[in-house]
Amino acid sequence: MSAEALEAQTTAGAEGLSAIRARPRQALIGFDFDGTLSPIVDDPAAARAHPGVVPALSRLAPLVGTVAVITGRPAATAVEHGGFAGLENLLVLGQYGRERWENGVLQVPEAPPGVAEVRAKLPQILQNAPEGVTIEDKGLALAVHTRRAAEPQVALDRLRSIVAALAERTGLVVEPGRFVLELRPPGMDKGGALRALVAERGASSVLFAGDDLGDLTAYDAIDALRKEGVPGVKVCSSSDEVTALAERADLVVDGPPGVVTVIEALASALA
Ligand SMILES: O=P(O)(O)OC[C@H]1O[C@H](O[C@H]2O[C@H](CO)[C@@H](O)[C@H](O)[C@H]2O)[C@H](O)[C@@H](O)[C@@H]1O
Repeated sequence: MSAEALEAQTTAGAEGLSAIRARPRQALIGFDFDGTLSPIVDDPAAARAHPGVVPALSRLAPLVGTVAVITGRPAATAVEHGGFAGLENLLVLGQYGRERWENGVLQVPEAPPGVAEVRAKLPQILQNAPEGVTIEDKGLALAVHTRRAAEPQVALDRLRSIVAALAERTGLVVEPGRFVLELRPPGMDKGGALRALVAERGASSVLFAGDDLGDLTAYDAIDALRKEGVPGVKVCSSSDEVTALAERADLVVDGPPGVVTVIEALASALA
């Protein structure tokens, strides 16, 4: 595997990679799921990890302190769609850090009452939404998807204020993403989840790879950790749909196949 796959485009990113290589057993390597480990598909239920992900993570996980998937999906869904069940030294933080799967044990908190209210009201509220708009019920949250509408962006823009008003009434927040508006409980995000995991594991370096707006808080966390003396690397799984991460990343790769290349290169460098 070529070393170029591990060449950061920023000085801070290069320092992060050096720190991971110097003390891999104290490194935390985190990944988003959809759009990063799993290619984007029209139907969320049909999403599966890129075929190279599990073999690559199987090589990397024994070499580093922690490998974590930090996702907006329910943890159990990510484990199933990712094929992660047999992987050692990999944990999954689902629903932006509210759920945790580790060593086959799943922890899921109770949903706040607003979630049940949204579940009850959303179908009626969306009855005049464009054809192809769908609801994904994730237990602790509900997502409104527009990817399968004839004009996904138009449908998304049309629904923004309706979804925001419902979130306001029910004590939830709106998490926007790639042709999706998610209604979820406030108080936790990927940045908080990443920081908490760094502290829990005593990690001395961190890498996080993401593709979507919900991953920006993890980038914020890496920026803050750097200021506190913990080197970090921000990897962007790029797409035409979201450009905000590429602008802030230390290493930009071409979607999930590019992320697999980074995982393989990291495993080769640390072996
Ligand atoms: O944090 P993530 O792992 O990136 O999860 C974010 C959302 O991903 C999923 O939606 C996205 O992927 C779908 C499958 O490829 C795609 O159809 C959809 O347009 C994308 O927005 C998932 O369905 C959501 O629940 C997650 O919040």
